[in-house]
Amino acid sequence: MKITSLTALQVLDSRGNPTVEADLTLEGGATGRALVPAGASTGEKEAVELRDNDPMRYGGKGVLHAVVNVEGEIAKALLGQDLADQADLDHRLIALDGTPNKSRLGANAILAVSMAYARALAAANGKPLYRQLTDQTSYVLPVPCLNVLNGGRHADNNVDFQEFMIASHNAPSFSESIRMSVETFHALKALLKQKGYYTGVGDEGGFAPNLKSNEEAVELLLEAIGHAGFRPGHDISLCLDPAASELYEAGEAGQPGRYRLFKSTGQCYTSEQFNELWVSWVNQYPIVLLEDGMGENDWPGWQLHTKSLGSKIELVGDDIFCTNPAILQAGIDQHIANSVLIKLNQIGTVTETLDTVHLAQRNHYNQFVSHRSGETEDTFVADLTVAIGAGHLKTGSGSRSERIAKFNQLLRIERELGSAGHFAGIKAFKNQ
Ligand SMILES: C=C(OP(=O)(O)O)C(=O)O
Ligand SMILES: [Mg+2]
Repeated sequence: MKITSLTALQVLDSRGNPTVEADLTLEGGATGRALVPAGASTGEKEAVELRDNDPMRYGGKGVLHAVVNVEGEIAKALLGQDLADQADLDHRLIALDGTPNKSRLGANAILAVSMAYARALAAANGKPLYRQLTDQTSYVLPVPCLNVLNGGRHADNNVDFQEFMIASHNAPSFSESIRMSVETFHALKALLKQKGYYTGVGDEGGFAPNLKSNEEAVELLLEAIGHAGFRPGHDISLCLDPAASELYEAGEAGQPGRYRLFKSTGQCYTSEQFNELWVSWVNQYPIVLLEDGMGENDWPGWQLHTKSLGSKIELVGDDIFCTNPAILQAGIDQHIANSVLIKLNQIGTVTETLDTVHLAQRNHYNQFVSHRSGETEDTFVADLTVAIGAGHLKTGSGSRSERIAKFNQLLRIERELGSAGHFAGIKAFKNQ
């Protein structure tokens, strides 16, 4: 379908940094708008976000060049062209950019157009976005994984690991799962207050107190689950994203690298020791999913990690795969992880994101859909999760509207689907 107008605007994300919004109109008048999120603990092989690097404006983080690219070169190449479908549009964008990582036009410019086109097609076809992405008779509603305690690069506290999530899987529906989750979030706030801990929140809306240890973060979550009236492991389990790439220091001159708990004790671990830490946590606590337990440049460590835990819980590759089908294929070949994190802006088009999803599905890898730490009010990931039947997504906590927006969209989808929507429950998690 032909695009008749394409505009872009520099808007702000949840950290107050500029990001790209695109507005697109199709012949016939259907419109689509999309906003692109941004990461902080990014994988090295992510598609490149174009930033202006003008220190006098937004500390160098402006996206006016990306905006100009949408309204200039991209619009010129696309306006009035006969576009067969989403894949046709995305392949034209990839070819126009001409680089392997979208560094010329910017993945932020390209993705904004790609997502806006998907929305406009949905509007033109009179379909909800999830149905535009995949037309099915029934859909799976995901278990929401709420990042209720933040550390690492997402918070100015002394917790080394980035994300401590709760997954309310023993629920009859998505809406009941969300209720259980936010009740636990509120119980956690009361518990932190009672212990005299700080209740301010980090980038993803989870609490960000200084704690006595990283283990205490897990113990607080388990206690809060109990206080809210639920059984840890039975009703609500834990998911972790320690974002280990941020803790990994490469070894010099062929020496093995090591992991350092740089925010708390400074303690260092070899790859084997770090894997052992996760094995002991999984034995001790009701953890059903562990993302980026090892660093993106530690493939032997990841192999060991997968051997140790890959038949017990879900091991998700985020930084190591970057939602990139070629890298995921290499990971599958080398028996790394059993699940892939799905972040649209790591790869930069809707079509390539779906390519990664299909590759994972063909190889029995789970897909865990994710927000970014710098988010917007755009709810694309909610529809994407339902469209691909991923069964679980991570976004938000119990605060911050840019995250809650995704849950609210899923509540609308749940109502709209009625009996054609089924809550995923514990089976959403690999090996459960
Ligand atoms: C959501 C994450 O953080 P960021 O967006 O900062 O990469 C993550 O690491 O999974
Ligand atoms: Mg991650």
